[in-house]
Amino acid sequence: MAEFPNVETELMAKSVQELSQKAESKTLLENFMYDVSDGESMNAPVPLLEIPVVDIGLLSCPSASVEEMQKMQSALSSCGYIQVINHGMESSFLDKVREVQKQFFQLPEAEKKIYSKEVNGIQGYGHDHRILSKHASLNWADRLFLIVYPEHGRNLKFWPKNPKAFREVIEEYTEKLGLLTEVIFKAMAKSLNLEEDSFLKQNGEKATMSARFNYYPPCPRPEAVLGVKPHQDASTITYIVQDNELESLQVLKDNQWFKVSIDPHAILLNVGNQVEIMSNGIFKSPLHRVVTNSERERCSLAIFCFPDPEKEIGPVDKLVTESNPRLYKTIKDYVGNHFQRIQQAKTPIEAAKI
Ligand SMILES: O=C(O)CCC(=O)C(=O)O
Ligand SMILES: [Fe+2]
Repeated sequence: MAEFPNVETELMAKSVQELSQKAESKTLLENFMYDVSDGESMNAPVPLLEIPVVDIGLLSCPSASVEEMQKMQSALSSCGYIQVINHGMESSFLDKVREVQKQFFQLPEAEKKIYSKEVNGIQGYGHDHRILSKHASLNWADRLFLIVYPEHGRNLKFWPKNPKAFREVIEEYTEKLGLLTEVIFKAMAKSLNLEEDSFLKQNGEKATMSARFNYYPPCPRPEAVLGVKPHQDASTITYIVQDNELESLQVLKDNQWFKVSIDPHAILLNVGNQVEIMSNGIFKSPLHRVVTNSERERCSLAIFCFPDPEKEIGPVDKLVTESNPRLYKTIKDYVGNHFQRIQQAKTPIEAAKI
């Protein structure tokens, strides 16, 4: 009897990393091929977008730098990305974050599978299955998904014990990001001439953070397969620690794909759907994707910030004016209803529009 009765079972049982070692299997690979009608090649060269570097130290003092504030405002209103520096973490610490992630994905498959997601669970190790459409192509990525904040939301059974430093490093990283988030939310509000707690109030006391550790194995068909298909994040904001060398993350701006520039000392930040809603569309939540590479693997760590699921979010009153009418409805638990929304509209944020 064959080990796997059909392709679907094999896809479910194996990691993308394991599948990448069976690259000759055309039927397996077909499940990852991205359907493009215009024949676009996924790994065609695209121009580089230099993401504006924002010094958070200049935003957090009472006499915040107007220039820095404007720089942040204008970047978040156009490409939706900033590179955050002076974030209170040493570069050597960010290297540790990269290192524990890499070490986890280098473990033998059997050890990683100890942390496998459970059926219908969201936390744990695994890759995408076909939840939405039988025909949708799959992302070329293995992932470890963990709720990292608040502490009582953590389920430690999914937290790797190997490498030993994993938990300590990720806990410290999360704690530092919590402090940074407060500063950033205040600065975002001030940059729009709002009371500094305008966004924080909506975020609520019970805001949460989730971590998605992405691992992209080398891919035999980079022209046809994406690491992550084009999407916007459902978060308020997302922090990314990405690979130091591979410029695989791309953003759509003015209808054209650009490579997102890398700054190894910075933390990359992008606007998610929920800050776009709170800002009544002033801050843009960018459409982004990740391309694959035939020779090299890549890791990235995305931390998604979410508001208290019990709290309603919507455009801040002061941003709704005669010349800027209200664009979005008031909504609750945007993430909980995310998948439902994907099915309702072209993109989840479309369904939140008035
Ligand atoms: O790999 C990256 O750089 C970005 C990943 C991403 O967009 C995501 O996990 O939502
Ligand atoms: Fe994303």
